[in-house]
Amino acid sequence: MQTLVLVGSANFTYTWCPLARRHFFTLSVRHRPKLKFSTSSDKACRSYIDEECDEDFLPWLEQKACTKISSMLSIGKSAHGRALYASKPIQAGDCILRVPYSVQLAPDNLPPEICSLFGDEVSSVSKVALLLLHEQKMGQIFWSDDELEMIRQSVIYQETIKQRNHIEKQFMAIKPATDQFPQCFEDVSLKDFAYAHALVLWTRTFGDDLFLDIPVTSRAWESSRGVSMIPFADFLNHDGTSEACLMSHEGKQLSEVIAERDYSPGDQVLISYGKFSNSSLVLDFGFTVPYNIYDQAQVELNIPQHYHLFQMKLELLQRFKAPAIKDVNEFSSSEKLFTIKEVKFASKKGRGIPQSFRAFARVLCSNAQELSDLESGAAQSDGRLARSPLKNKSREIEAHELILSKITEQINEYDACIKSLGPSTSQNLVRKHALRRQMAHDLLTGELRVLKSASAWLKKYCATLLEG
Ligand SMILES: C[S@@+](CC[C@H](N)C(=O)[O-])C[C@H]1O[C@@H](n2cnc3c(N)ncnc32)[C@H](O)[C@@H]1O
Repeated sequence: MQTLVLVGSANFTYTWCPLARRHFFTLSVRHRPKLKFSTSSDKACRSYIDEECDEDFLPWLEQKACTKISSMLSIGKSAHGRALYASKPIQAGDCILRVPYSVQLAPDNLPPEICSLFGDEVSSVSKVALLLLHEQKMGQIFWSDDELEMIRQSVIYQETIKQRNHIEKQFMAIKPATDQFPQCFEDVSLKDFAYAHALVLWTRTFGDDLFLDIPVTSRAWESSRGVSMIPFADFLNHDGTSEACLMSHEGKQLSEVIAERDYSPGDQVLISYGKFSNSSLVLDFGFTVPYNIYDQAQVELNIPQHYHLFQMKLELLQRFKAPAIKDVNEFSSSEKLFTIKEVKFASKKGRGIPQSFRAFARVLCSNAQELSDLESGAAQSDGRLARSPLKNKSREIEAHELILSKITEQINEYDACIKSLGPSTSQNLVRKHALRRQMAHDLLTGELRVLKSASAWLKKYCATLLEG
């Protein structure tokens, strides 16, 4: 789960979870109040308005919430499914939507008598999944049968074994509580629960089983209430560069979005779901963006057993291991796996290439005397090993050339992979494959860009040392 970013004393930003894209509420609408559009600019923006959804949903939700949710936005169609559009001029700083907690699905919507039966082992995702089952039993069917079927397939075939085991364990943990409330959860089976759980912790992968073994982390909208599903806001599409995000206002018991810029009627309003790389977006949301500033690449550097002073180096690196920093875009970690971000060329310090990576390479290239110096240096300072350049210039170059050689190897592999994707214009590509190809392309080119930036910086660093 993501950590919340504290924005003010009472406000929190959310990071978006794919669960939010399901329009549970939309599908339950039965009556159709009409919206009135009066001005010509309003008429202009109606062309992409999703009439059915727009006219049904917001009035229904506002009625349920007993309050205005938005007077500035309409639901429309975009290249990426439904989206929210400005229905009147919006100025930076305007509050464009406000969704009260009362119409959100969050763990604390579960009746307290049920919640009190849960121990710490029951996650927020499981509680919201249970809430969905509860709502279903209460007669509020949020999804059409067709939609349910569509999702059921994905749930069964795309969940990892690990996730299945986790869900089973969660089900066993909630079962004693649901058994005590048959009026709310009559005959809830593991299958029902797994299904609801997957709706909450929705994970889309971009192959049928390509990514089954990759651990996937949830990216739920999370606040102090736990995971929440926030209707209407879940029509907002993502723009990684947008400053706008969904905020939770604990004091007012609502979630809101404040416009970060001006919008004319008809402009699509986008928010940032979080600082996600394309690999995170692909795994958890099923889309990529063409140029993602949060892209990163991982490079592995091992100590070959035949290396001079192998044991000593290994022991030193273990002893002075830096604590791992949790990053939203990291899926796997190991002491030898380093995450690189794009290195801006102006940066003299090579920011983007982790210091721990450079330190690792320095240790690998050091002789016995240098290792002993590195050890005493770390012990006398902040405990971090080999953070400064090695005194021996050629050894410092050797260390960086080692990193460079690994990165170059990876660049070549990425180049070959991108070439093998073939041209995007191929007539033979069916739409689904064209989309997947595009995602693969965005993903690989983003990571390649990061690797190339690191390579360029390392070359320049080594060249400067050679000249000096
Ligand atoms: C919270 S929903 C937004 C509403 C969505 N467009 C819909 O029709 O339901 C998130 C989903 O919208 C799509 N999406 C959002 N932003 C996108 C973007 N920048 N590019 C491609 N797809 C996007 C993805 O399918 C994503 O899983």
